[in-house]
Amino acid sequence: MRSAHTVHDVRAAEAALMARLPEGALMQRAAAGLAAVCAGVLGGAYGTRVVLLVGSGANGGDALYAGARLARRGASVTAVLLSPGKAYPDGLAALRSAGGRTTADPAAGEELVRRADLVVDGIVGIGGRGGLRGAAVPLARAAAGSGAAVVAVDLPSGVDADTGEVAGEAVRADVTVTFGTHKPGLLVDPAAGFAGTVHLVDIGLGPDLPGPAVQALQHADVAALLPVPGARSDKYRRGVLGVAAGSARYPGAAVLAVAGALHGGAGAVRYAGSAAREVIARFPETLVSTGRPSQAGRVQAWAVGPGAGEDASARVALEDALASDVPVLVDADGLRHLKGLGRPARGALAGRTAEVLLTPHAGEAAALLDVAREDVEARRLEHVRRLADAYGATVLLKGSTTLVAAPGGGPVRANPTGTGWLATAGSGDVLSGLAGSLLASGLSAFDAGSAAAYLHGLAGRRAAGRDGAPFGAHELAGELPAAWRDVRGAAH
Ligand SMILES: NC(=O)C1=CN([C@@H]2O[C@H](COP(=O)(O)OP(=O)(O)OC[C@H]3O[C@@H](n4cnc5c(N)ncnc54)[C@H](OP(=O)(O)O)[C@@H]3O)[C@@H](O)[C@H]2O)[C@@H](O)CC1
Ligand SMILES: Nc1ncnc2c1ncn2[C@@H]1O[C@H](COP(=O)(O)OP(=O)(O)O)[C@@H](O)[C@H]1O
Ligand SMILES: [K+]
Repeated sequence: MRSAHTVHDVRAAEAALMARLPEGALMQRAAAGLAAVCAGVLGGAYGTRVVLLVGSGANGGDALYAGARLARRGASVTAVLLSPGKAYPDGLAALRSAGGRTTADPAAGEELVRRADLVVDGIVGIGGRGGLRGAAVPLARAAAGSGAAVVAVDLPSGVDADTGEVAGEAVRADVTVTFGTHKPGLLVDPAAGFAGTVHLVDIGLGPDLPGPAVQALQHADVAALLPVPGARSDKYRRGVLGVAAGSARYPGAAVLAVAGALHGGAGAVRYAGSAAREVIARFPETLVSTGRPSQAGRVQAWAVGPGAGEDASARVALEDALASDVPVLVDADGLRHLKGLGRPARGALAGRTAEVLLTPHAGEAAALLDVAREDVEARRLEHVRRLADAYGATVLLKGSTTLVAAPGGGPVRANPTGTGWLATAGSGDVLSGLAGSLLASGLSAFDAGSAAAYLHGLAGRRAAGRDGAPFGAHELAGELPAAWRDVRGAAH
């Protein structure tokens, strides 16, 4: 599990740890880790040209000390000082005594950046506010346009550590070396998209850190969540998922949701709705009926809404499923009907004994919250939390970084496995069936949503292939067994 902590929590842990250590020890740990990664990126420091972009705070201090280490190993190191009077004094002295140079001329700095092998971004770290300012902007652009590798110190400068927002210009890093713990912005888009590969350097903060604000599962975590049948299992004990999806207009959504459901851990899938013929033709193992959910027979969870359409039967299916005593996943058209139910229904939602998992994309989340889609996309973390609290439900917010939040606080899960190739029609329907199936097999809404997003992302990467190629959502579903095997295999 990768954990990310807020700036507030990092600073508190740092203060507690610093009180027990000699002055400067933490920065030396950070700089040593940073220099080691830089040397690795360069394939050895000797004879290379390194440019440090140095701001006014400790982030610049880390860059200066790491630069001194690289200079001692034979690199030609120049620091471009963005606030010459404020650059970290001890770090400056260390760089100079190791043979490094400095310049306070931004134009000269840009020229150096263009000819560099490595640019170290120490403009601003967790002390940053808003996008880059002043001379930092052309320097960041020069770095992006040069052939140099860009290594960001702690965070790509210009991104928001806590929210993942990028309000203006930011450094685009190939590698980010972060200290003590991940920061939420390194796991959540749009900021995460600026970070490149993230290396965590342990500086000893661990014991002083509280629970994380954001976490990202890894193979072993997902493997531990996935249901595995045992000697006493039968199809009912494994859990039955009911799928109420599709319509005369969108029968394919029903087929795709069932395709996802058959690969999610439930022992059986019941389908209830008007696309029963299409579903049974494609998946003969499905138990189909054409009535409403309450007439379909006993299930352990419902997945409602993909391609359900706007007419009354879709609304009835939603109301029916919500009136049951089992967990309900609500997606797509189901979300639109949920909004239409108004406040009393939201209260009823919160009053259910079993969990509800909402799976909106940014547009659907925006509609549920009455905000603009762009706001959701710019501040995904804030909005997934707001939505979970407003509806008293667990929310899986789909998109560039899929996030899962439970109501009432606690860490938000950021999915690390997605790919832009997943943005293809019907891919969300597969996810609904998959997450619903995990819900039926007994996982909590939080675990079912995060494990489903993880497997879905892996399957998407597999379907796209190493070099990347488009695929249809049915092919994505076909890769789910291999995604399960990847995850379970890595845990052995
Ligand atoms: N915590 C830990 O455990 C450890 C932390 N360590 C390191 O310390 C770093 C935090 O250092 P920090 O607190 O000195 O702040 P930092 O990020 O350097 O910013 C400083 C100044 O930047 C400026 N500025 C702000 N926004 C800006 C913008 N958009 N564009 C341009 N400039 C902007 C603003 O100054 P202003 O320009 O307003 O005068 C602000 O005061 C942390 O990220 C890590 O690298 C490690 O050494 C060891 C362990
Ligand atoms: N840029 C992206 N990067 C990664 N995953 C994405 C991106 N865009 C969309 N996805 C994923 O693709 C799926 C699309 O689902 P959805 O928007 O419901 O589409 P549909 O209704 O056509 O199935 C979701 O799982 C979402 O997280
Ligand atoms: K930085």
